[in-house]
Amino acid sequence: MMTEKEIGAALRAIIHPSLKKPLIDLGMIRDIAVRGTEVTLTLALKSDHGPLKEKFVRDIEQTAGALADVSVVKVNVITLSEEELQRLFPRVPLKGIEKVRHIVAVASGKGGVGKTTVAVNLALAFSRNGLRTGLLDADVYGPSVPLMLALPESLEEEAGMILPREKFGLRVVSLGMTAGETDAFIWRGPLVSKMIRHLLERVQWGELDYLVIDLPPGTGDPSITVAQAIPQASILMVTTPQEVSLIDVRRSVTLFQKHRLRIAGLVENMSYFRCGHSSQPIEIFGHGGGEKLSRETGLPLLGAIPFDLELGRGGDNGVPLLVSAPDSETSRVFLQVARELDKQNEAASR
Ligand SMILES: Nc1ncnc2c1ncn2[C@@H]1O[C@H](COP(=O)(O)OP(=O)(O)OP(=O)(O)O)[C@@H](O)[C@H]1O
Repeated sequence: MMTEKEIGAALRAIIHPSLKKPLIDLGMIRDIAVRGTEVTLTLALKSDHGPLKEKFVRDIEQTAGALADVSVVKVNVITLSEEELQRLFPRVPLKGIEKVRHIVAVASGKGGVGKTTVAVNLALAFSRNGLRTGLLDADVYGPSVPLMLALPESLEEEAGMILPREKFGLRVVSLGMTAGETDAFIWRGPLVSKMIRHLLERVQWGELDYLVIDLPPGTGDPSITVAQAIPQASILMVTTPQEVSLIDVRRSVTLFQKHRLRIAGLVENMSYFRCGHSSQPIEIFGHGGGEKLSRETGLPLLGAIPFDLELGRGGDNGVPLLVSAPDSETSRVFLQVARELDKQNEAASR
């Protein structure tokens, strides 16, 4: 009968492709046990459904299975703990965002719920609260920040670094300004990730208290890929009160959590409408969706933004509500959400 030590020695042949060391030396193969001709062991990976999983399992089965006296190889796949991940894959800060204190990525379960409107006005709210703020529009499907802030769709460079556009006190870069650089918007997973890292690395963001990122909508690859390119970001989920929107947000929350991304909380957009004839708000899209989701997921509901025609208009005419009417009821919600997020982030970084 083979011993655990002998099996371990044979498995040293399996090398991690990027870390260039045997999996067993990295502690990623562990708990080897031999019972008769059966070998069981644990394989600990970054994620239990990543691209390397199948390859490693196959390599282990083939290597151990080829040994004399071994007829069955059972591999139990688990994910590495937070500490192990940090030790094996330390997160290197990207050069362009070294001096950025906090990153908030705005996400949604589906398109059209007002994610970009929230990202733009939230960035302006941070700025109005006295914080130096940048805005990165990473919505690969339809970067609309240049339109919302009436900015040119091109970038300027100085000494090999991209200069953000300055508008209303914000430093802004949008994928919509990079069309010339990338020829066409064919955004597949790896390209999205590369482009976002490129923008974080090569943009001269300078010293910022906040960088707000407008993520692509939905539960698909792009939103996860973008969020993963910036692991230090906390995510703000935007929903509307209807059940159809909640279903997608639930899916997004699960997905972000699976990828170990921190979700700061939820905001409910188009929550209610004040018609001017009555002091009672009208809940056009139903009642309590955000609260229900907050109870279910344990995520805080950080604000309820009304359906506000001025807010919508600001999206079209290049002057957002936080600039045209900073003291309005809707603007005050954004200012409050920004304060809550800042409180949370400051507490987390202490
Ligand atoms: N609270 C609101 N009141 C009135 N209009 C709003 C509100 N929020 C968003 N809108 C309007 O709804 C439309 C969609 O908003 P926005 O582009 O921000 O959504 P989105 O979720 O970013 O969409 P996508 O992700 O599909 O690009 C815009 O015309 C915007 O002005």
